[in-house]
Amino acid sequence: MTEGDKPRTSLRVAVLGCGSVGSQVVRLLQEQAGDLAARVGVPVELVGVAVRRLDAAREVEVAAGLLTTDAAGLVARDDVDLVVEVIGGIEPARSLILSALENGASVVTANKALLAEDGPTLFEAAAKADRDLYYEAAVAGAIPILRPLRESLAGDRVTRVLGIVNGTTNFILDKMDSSGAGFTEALEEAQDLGYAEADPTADVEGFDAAAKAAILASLAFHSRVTAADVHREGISEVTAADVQSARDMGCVVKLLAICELRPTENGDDAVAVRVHPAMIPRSHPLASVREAYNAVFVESQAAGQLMFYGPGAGGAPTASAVLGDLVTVARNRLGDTRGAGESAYADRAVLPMGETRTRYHVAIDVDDKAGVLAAVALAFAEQGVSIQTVRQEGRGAEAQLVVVSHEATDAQLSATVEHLRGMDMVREVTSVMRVEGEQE
Ligand SMILES: NC(=O)c1ccc[n+]([C@@H]2O[C@H](COP(=O)([O-])OP(=O)(O)OC[C@H]3O[C@@H](n4cnc5c(N)ncnc54)[C@H](O)[C@@H]3O)[C@@H](O)[C@H]2O)c1
Ligand SMILES: N[C@@H](CCO)C(=O)O
Ligand code: NA
Repeated sequence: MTEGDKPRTSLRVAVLGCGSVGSQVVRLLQEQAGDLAARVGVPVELVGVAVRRLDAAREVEVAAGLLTTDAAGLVARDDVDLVVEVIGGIEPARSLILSALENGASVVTANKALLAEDGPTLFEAAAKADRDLYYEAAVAGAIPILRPLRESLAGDRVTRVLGIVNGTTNFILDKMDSSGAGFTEALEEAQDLGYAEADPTADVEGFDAAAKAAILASLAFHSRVTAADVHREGISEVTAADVQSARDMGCVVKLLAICELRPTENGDDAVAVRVHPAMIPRSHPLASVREAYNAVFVESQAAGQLMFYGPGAGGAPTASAVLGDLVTVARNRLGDTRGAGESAYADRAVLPMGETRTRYHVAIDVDDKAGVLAAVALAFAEQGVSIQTVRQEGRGAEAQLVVVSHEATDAQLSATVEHLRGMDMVREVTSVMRVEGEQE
């Protein structure tokens, strides 16, 4: 309770960035000041807000004396105890966080891109400074998922994390599923409604989800996993035909972040981390996640299956997660302690995508004549891929075969599809998608 010999009478917060999330953080700090003081034990006082332009329109009223364009100067002040970084991106966010920690402040950030690219540098700086670095808002916005992984499940062995962690792509895929729309039409609707940005690349091509997958895998498996370790495929190639094919199988297409422990030949566990569109059965809990909602499904040895669901984005929901962290780090400062730091002791290797085991759904337009089914089955067999189901639909001289495989390595499955594409009797491979959500 002391700072030097004097009891603390308040904790002082600097907020960096006053955009969608920052403005809601500032609003909550101002509106809930009384409750926050009661929960922390002393008032949590806003002492500065770093912005890019002093005269910009803002969603919250901030006293002019609190605004500054000098973020570096704000984090270097010696009366700042807690820093909230909600600028986003790599620089200057990284330098500002490092400077805040060096200067003795605890840090709360929502910056998934930075954590997934260079988390270890930040965690080491926090450990060296003996300060907290909390980031619940970085994955799945308001949904408490990082704290459950870091604290509630710290005594269990997490084996798998399956997440819908990007609201924009879930909205688009949900539209495609419910209306039969194609990708472009569904994207336009998402943009009109303000879910997707004018440049939707980070969401649609899976970069945002891949950053979140790296953060989830690092915490779940006590290892360092960065965005570069994540196999990433977006949803821009998903067609209305893929979505219909999924419907025909009782499945729905979702962009999944999949983090798994996989046994290796030498008896260790390795980490497999990937983001790609996949078919999941409509009976799976993740299938019912509609519109722009997020959900994370966790499997662990003792707890079994857990599901975390809620709004994964938006200024106020994300600010809720930031404020939750802020209260925790404030209490820690007051108690002269810090929460658990990085846990990377297991140091597991990351499996290359080719060695990851999965299942495939393949729809193939073929000539409807004797021997075709056998030839197609042989293409799978030659790669050592076992077939689970085959469905055939006649269409005059042509037929469509829909094959669902058992689990095989991704390398075996993609070699099979390549072989099918080269066969004379195969007119077109119309849909290839991984199938998830069922244990073999
Ligand atoms: N918006 C969401 O739903 C959401 C959800 C989860 C996490 N996040 C994360 O929260 C962070 C902020 O996102 P956002 O949506 O609020 O972004 P935003 O673009 O609305 O806000 C960022 C603000 O930072 C300001 N800024 C940029 N450089 C600055 C500098 N050098 N000094 C001071 N201010 C500066 C910008 O002017 C802008 O107002 C990002 O890391 C993002 O990934 C956002
Ligand atoms: N663009 C992200 C925001 C939260 O990271 C989404 O669509 O989920
Ligand atoms: Na969260």
